[in-house]
Amino acid sequence: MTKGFFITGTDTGVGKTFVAAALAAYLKQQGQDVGVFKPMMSGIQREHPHSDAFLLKTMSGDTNPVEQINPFQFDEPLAPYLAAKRAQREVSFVQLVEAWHQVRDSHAFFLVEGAGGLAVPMGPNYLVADVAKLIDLPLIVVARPNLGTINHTLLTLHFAQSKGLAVAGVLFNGYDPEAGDLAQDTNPSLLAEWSDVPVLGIIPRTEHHSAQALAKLVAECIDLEELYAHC
Ligand SMILES: Nc1ncnc2c1ncn2[C@@H]1O[C@H](COP(=O)(O)OP(=O)(O)OP(=O)(O)O)[C@@H](O)[C@H]1O
Ligand SMILES: C[C@H](N)[C@H](N)CCCCCC(=O)O
Ligand SMILES: [Mg+2]
Repeated sequence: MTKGFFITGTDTGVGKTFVAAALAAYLKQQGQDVGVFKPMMSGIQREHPHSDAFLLKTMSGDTNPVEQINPFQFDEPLAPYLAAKRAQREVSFVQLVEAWHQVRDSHAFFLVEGAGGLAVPMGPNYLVADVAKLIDLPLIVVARPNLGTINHTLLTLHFAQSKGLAVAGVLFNGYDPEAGDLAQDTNPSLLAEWSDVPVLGIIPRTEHHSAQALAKLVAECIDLEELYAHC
């Protein structure tokens, strides 16, 4: 039985890779065997040092080939389904299932990253949420910390519930005390009033992205007891 988390977000660019890489770095530092899987990636080459696949592989130490970690890669920075279509390609749900089955027994614990938010088209008839349902790991929802995130987060949680997806919690990522945004400080308690999904933590903006710094961030900012209660 594979354990782990499916890292999704309220949007593209909210920090899913940042959070997944940080969790991977922390778990590796704790001596855990952690696998990573990024089914589809668009807008960057696998080998680029800033690509999701490259960062997840590096921070986790996952020895699987990067082509198995990220089986489907597309060049244009678009929803994966559209990027594939414009490249005269299409990934059927069956192909995606096969790619997951190829790696899922290689580690006892997996961190899986979607693409953008839950309702992003990944194939001709399936969304990120449908892939999350297939992989069947509880979601970590990465959200922006600032004004506007309550709507995005409640919509994401509602959609996850409508798809029957288990949610471990929400992580507010990118807190910036210099932003002068009052909502950053009120959002966690406001979300707690309107959702029973736990707030797992608030991660500050940081310029320190080394494995050691990311692992420290996880230990300091994430309620790991709450998180592990869901896996
Ligand atoms: N807490 C943070 N502090 C500093 N930089 C951050 C933080 N979180 C994310 N970033 C940076 O913000 C950018 C977007 O983050 P990231 O790539 O993790 O988003 P994403 O949700 O994975 O996006 P995509 O949908 O493209 O996969 C990256 O350059 C990342 O390094
Ligand atoms: C290109 C980007 N980095 C992601 N991989 C794909 C994000 C798709 C977002 C689609 C949308 O919500 O409009
Ligand atoms: Mg990413």
